[in-house]
Amino acid sequence: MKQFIQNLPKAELHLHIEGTLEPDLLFKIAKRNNLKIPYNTVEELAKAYNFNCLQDFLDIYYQGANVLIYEQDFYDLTYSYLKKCAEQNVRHTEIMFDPQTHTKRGISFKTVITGISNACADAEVNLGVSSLLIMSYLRHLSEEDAFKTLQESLPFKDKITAVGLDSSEAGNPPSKFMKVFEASINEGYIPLAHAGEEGDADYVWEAIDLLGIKRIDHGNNCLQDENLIADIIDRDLALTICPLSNTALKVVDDLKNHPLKKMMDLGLKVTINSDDPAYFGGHVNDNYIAIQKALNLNKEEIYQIAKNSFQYSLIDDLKKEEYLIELNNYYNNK
Ligand SMILES: Nc1ncnc2[nH]cnc12
Ligand SMILES: [Zn+2]
Repeated sequence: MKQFIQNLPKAELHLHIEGTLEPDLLFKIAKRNNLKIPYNTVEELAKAYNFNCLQDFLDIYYQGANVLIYEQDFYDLTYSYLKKCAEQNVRHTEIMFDPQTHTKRGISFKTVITGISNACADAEVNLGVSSLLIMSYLRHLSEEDAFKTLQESLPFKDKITAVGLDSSEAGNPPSKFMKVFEASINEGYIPLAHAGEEGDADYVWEAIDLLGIKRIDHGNNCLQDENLIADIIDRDLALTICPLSNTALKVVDDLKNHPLKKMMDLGLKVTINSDDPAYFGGHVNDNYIAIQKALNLNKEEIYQIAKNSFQYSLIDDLKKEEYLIELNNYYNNK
């Protein structure tokens, strides 16, 4: 099964680039930028990755991102993640980035997007991994701040496919960002959002009804509401599930109790993703392997999840078709 998952062609649809900053790269970048960090060793830092909830994690995640200053830092971060994709047979990835985490510190939007997008372009040529970018608004900040970010993104519109909504969910409902999502859609960005990770089913309703999202990041708490489940199925919205993130942040107490299989049985379209692999103990294949083991998923179910990852990606239809053919050839000749 491990080998089957390793070689399975797949896409990753829920990944924060700042969440791929491994302790060793963090130390390396901090050193070359002459920055002091409050940990002495890679091991000491890794030990701090012990969370009780989303906010615990976010505090450390934003602190880690502070070492990223120059275009080269964003390039190295992104390229090292894309190398990991190639190793794991992730054929396509949809990368979220949080511009406000950096512009708030005086780093220009241009520095961030240029470093990330150059790495993506090089990886497509050198590693054969395709990618696209999702600009995520930080929901703990104001809508006005998100509007400023939208404005800053416009000169780089050709490099950005979608907008997302992340950071502290509780107390920051999708309704807070209705206007900026409307404006983002008018600029041609596809709307996506984290919803139902810590927030309840109402937040998922709002993300669908008020923001018009085309895919749900996490969405676990949709299970609280039967009508919502029916609506998600009716609209054919996929959920980007992140198993190891869910246990690390105590959204789920044990992988054995993870609702992924129940979701599939209900007819929801799910995908498996790593969210913030440097912080949650594994990349996409580690997530597939852990949840397969915990829920005893069979090859057909794993294949279906990988199929969803291409089907519900934002790539153009021709490329989607090519990836699906590659996946089907693999599955039929396994
Ligand atoms: N799992 C997550 N939820 C909300 N915001 C995030 N930012 C990075 N990872 C996140
Ligand atoms: Zn996330």
